[in-house]
Amino acid sequence: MSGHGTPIPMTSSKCGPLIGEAHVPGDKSISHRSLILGAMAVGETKISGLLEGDDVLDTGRAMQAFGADVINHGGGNWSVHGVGVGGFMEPEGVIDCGNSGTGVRLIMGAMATCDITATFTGDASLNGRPMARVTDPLALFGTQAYGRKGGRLPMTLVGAATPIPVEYATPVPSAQVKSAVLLAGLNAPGETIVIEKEATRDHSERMLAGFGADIKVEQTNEGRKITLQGRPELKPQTIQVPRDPSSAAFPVCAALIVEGSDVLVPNIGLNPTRAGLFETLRDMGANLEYENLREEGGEPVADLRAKYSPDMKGIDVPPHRAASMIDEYPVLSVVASFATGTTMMTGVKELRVKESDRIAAMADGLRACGVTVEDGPDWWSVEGQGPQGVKGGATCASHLDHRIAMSFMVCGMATQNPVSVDDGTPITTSFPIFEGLMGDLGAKLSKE
Ligand SMILES: O=C(O)C1=C[C@@H](OP(=O)(O)O)[C@@H](O)[C@H](O)C1
Ligand SMILES: C=C(OP(=O)(O)O)C(=O)O
Repeated sequence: MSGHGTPIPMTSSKCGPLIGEAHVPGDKSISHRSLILGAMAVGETKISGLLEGDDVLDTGRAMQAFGADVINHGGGNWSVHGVGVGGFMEPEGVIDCGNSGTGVRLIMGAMATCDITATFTGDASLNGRPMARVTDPLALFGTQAYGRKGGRLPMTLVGAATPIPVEYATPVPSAQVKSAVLLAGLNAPGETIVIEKEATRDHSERMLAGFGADIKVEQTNEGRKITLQGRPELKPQTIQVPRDPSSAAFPVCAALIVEGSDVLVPNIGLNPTRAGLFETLRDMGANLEYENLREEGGEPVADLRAKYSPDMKGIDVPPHRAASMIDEYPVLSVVASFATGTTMMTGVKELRVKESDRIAAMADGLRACGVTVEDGPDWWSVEGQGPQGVKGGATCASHLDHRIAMSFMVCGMATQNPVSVDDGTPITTSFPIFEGLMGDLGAKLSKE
């Protein structure tokens, strides 16, 4: 539940080489889905390696409020006794999803076809984000939503008592929207179909199949077509959550810009719907190797080795890659600042509706650090200053956004003068061990 407390400024100063291994926490997307699907299965799902960040903990509390039994056994081991598809109870209180778009949108989907009513809220960031992208398709099942102007939280959803299955083409590239519709489709009798023009992260499809749902994915002329049969009995699973490539991005990018660095980030999933940043960095000339490339649970996994890369060049990042690296643009813009030449990022308007307007937040902060940044509604560009050329010396606003706070902390590791953020507390939403992990590699981070 970030954003409810007192802001704590944080500063990052130029450091010596970053050296060592960085064991990043569990994947946030898979952690949310493990708890939600576990709550919709019949019996006990066992989860190890769960990300214990605020976003996921809020989802765990929400599943408890809907009637599942969510138990923390310590050491990242959790279990969920599910209530079955359609078995959610009506919560007594308001569901507070804190800072988490994934949490609130997936949970709305999961309860939308149950004959119950629930009210959702979040922190100031989440309460400013658009929810109509989810409540519009949920209305097709028969769900009613009553929120603030512009489809904002707090919002009450009245679940459909007699849900009808839906066919829906997602108008925005969003795994959250796709997943909300699929989760709602679980309790609608018949076939629910989602078509997405551009492929987004496919964890819901893979995990629904793992839990025993009848789900089919095909490539058609209109895009990726996902067909789900409603009313399955989901079977509880034993899940080992892989490490989060979006968190791995921070030690990887830090190593690329800090002189003399050599960092190993073991066991990172390279699912093609998530790995766009690493491909982009390699296209820029980063010294980034995939070591011990293997397959685990049907997905490519590697140990990432990142070394200081003073010869990186700015590139045009292909827009078709955007969905596979959507959360990584803020830290990419930091790396781009230390490259030579211009990095152009297009097809990225979704960045404007994340925890913050991420283009505006990064552009303001990088400009204050002496970097030339230009932007438009759906694009932005960063003028590289060369490996030692970024001045820094600014305090940047993190806007209740963990990725913005961590990106500026990475930036300060290589700038001529320290970089601060006005509030480092949002970092705990996705990467609660960030400060200690980066400190162990040699970063100089301090809180005021
Ligand atoms: O489905 C998910 O787990 C997520 C989807 C993405 O959001 P959108 O679906 O809004 O693109 C991403 O930004 C978020 O961090 C996690
Ligand atoms: C966009 C993000 O998360 P969410 O939408 O779940 O708040 C993120 O983690 O970068």
